[in-house]
Amino acid sequence: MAVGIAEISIMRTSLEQYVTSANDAIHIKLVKTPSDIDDDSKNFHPEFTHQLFGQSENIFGYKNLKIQLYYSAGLLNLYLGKTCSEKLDPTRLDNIPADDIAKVIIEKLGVHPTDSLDKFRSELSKEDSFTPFGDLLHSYSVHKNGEDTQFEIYKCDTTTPGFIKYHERLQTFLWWFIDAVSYINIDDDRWIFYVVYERSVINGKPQHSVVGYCTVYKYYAYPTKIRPRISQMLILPPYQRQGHGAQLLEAIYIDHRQNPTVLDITVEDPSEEFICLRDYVDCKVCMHLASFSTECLQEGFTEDMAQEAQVKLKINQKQARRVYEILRLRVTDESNANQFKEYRLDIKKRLNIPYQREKSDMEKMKKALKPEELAATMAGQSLQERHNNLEKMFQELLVDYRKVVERLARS
Ligand SMILES: CC(=O)SCCNC(=O)CCNC(=O)[C@H](O)C(C)(C)COP(=O)(O)OP(=O)(O)OC[C@H]1O[C@@H](n2cnc3c(N)ncnc32)[C@H](O)[C@@H]1OP(=O)(O)O
Repeated sequence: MAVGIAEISIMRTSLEQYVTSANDAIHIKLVKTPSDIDDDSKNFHPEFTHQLFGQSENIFGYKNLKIQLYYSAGLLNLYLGKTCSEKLDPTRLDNIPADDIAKVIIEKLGVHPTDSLDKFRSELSKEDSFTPFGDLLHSYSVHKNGEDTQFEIYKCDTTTPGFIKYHERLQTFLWWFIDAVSYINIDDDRWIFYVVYERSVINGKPQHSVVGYCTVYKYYAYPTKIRPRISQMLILPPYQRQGHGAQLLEAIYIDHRQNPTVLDITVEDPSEEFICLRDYVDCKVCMHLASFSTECLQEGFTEDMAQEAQVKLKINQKQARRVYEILRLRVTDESNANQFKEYRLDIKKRLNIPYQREKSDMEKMKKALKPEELAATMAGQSLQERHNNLEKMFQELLVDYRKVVERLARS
């Protein structure tokens, strides 16, 4: 018997109750002590789940679903639990079953969590036995809620005893916070790892908890140098926006500056937040270089700037140009019409380079194409449109650059 439109609509409405946003349903937590287990204020949610639960980032088949993914904060032992008020009976829907959440998470993350909260709780007693892997590179303190908390950054590589096994658990955080991520090939000995820990004293004993980490790949640069590339950086949500990203990036730069074989440092596919962080960290050091003095900045970008930033700070040429633009904005009086016009023209000249190239390509095409082919190629490229595009790009850059200038003023 055919199903009517009204029945389909009722079916859909009733099925919608079994659809949950995976980002909302998953509660992640770093557990330092048994009391953290019941403290909901310590929970945080993923930003991305599409690589596990599809583009819609939905989980099907449960009502009032809550998934607990608890990591012990140092050893990174894992508990995976689930509660719901109702699970869909598959016979109601052509035998389509509810999603097998544990299977999806375990397979994708490549982990072996316990589903016993008692076991997870009892193993917390071993947390004080955890000591960070590798060499201590840098320590610093952060003042928050009236207290100073200590943090430490350790460096390791694939030969650091025990680290590869630990990294298997550490990397599982990436799925939730970096878009389109994949695991790195750990068999390759050109990887370096920098891990940030919080160092606290619990019941009179020091304990280390993971804050975040970064992977760097030592690419070869012809003929005798290396060009390290920052691959993935993650600061876990409870620690974001407290300056740890800047501390970690600065520590990575300082570590490489001492190495004469390093040409400069690059970044793989940076997110918007990372671009902003890198701009701040790079501007903070470049503003003390002679070639980036206020007088030099007002004269325009020079080869000296690119050279000094690369040789002394391992900042690559493209980034040195960006740093120049930010630092020049910092010393530009925006209320002075002439000064600001000069600044705007300088940036637009750089933004216009691809258009200039296009223009010379167009000249060549004029000779090679028939009039109707040329008209089709040139469609949508009027001078006014180009000016509008340049102005839009300039305004967007200004927004990003001003954020960096403001952070520099605060620091
Ligand atoms: C190459 C790649 O890996 S790209 C992918 C980068 N990783 C991700 O996107 C994953 C998710 N995000 C993260 O891991 C982090 O947010 C990172 C790595 C991008 C940044 O790390 P954070 O520790 O948050 O950086 P940090 O705290 O130094 O600065 C971030 C912001 O916090 C602000 N901030 C820093 N300290 C404080 C403070 N004490 N109070 C208030 N705000 C602060 C900064 O001004 C900055 O603000 P802005 O973005 O408006 O300029």
